Amino acid sequence: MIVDIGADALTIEPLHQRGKVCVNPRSHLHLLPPAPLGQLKLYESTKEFKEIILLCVENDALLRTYVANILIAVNPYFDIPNLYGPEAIKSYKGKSLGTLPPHVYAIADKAYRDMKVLKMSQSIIVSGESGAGKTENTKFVLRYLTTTYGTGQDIDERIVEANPLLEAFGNAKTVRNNNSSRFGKFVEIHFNEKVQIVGGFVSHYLLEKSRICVQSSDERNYHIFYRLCAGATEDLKKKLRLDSPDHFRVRAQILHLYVQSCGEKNK
Ligand SMILES: Nc1ncnc2c1ncn2[C@@H]1O[C@H](COP(=O)(O)OP(=O)(O)OP(=O)(O)O)[C@@H](O)[C@H]1O
Repeated sequence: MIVDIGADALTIEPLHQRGKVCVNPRSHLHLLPPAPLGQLKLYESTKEFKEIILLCVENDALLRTYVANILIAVNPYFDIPNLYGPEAIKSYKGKSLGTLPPHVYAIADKAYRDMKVLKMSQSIIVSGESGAGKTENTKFVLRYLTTTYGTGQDIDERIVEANPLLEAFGNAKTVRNNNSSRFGKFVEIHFNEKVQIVGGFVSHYLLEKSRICVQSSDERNYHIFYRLCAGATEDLKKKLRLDSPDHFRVRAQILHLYVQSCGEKNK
């Protein structure tokens, strides 16, 4: 699948071709090297990829755009300086959609303002293929809401800091994403009558349990497993019978072969 954004300014290949960027010659990015009309120019190296993305950011080109109230955001795959920092958070506070360049903070702020004005719960749906940036954008929304509309008490930090814990148990390396969420998340943020954050609740769905014993090649078990192998106390390691992760990978593969051979016998 190809993600095509904005006014055809930039086309980014899917994750398995990470690092390749096509720039549409009909786009408004005049600073880019020209290509014959109708042909996409393909940039292969990571360096060129970064340069193009930064160029787009500097020239306010469409890495993010709106379709009505929907934000379409392309994952740049590297940190863009100041894009999500404290200054950006401050600048989007109370601003209507479209006042400032498209941003996930603008969506978060709109949801907050609609909730306040309409006195109704609001939902933000984050959708995309694996590696599109759903998890990161969800965290940006949480960070924005807690920073801008929190009470300044430790509940704000607790909401944000629950994520590393959830990710440890529910995220793993896959061929498409080094930090792939292997479960669905429904995050609720609760506000009081002064429209300040007073709590949160996370429901989880459909954790990929099979990954605990079998992983495809080039994929890994849940992060927590490696963290425990690397950092648990000797006592805990003994209790959980933990060893080097490599040792367990062999066992997982043996189990995988065993399951496969059982399947073949049953044919
Ligand atoms: N806005 C961003 N800026 C910089 N890097 C980003 C951004 N969004 C995502 N990334 C990078 O891309 C990686 C994949 O993003 P993320 O985990 O959010 O994808 P996802 O859509 O949640 O994937 P999955 O469905 O597999 O869980 C992140 O680990 C991060 O390195």
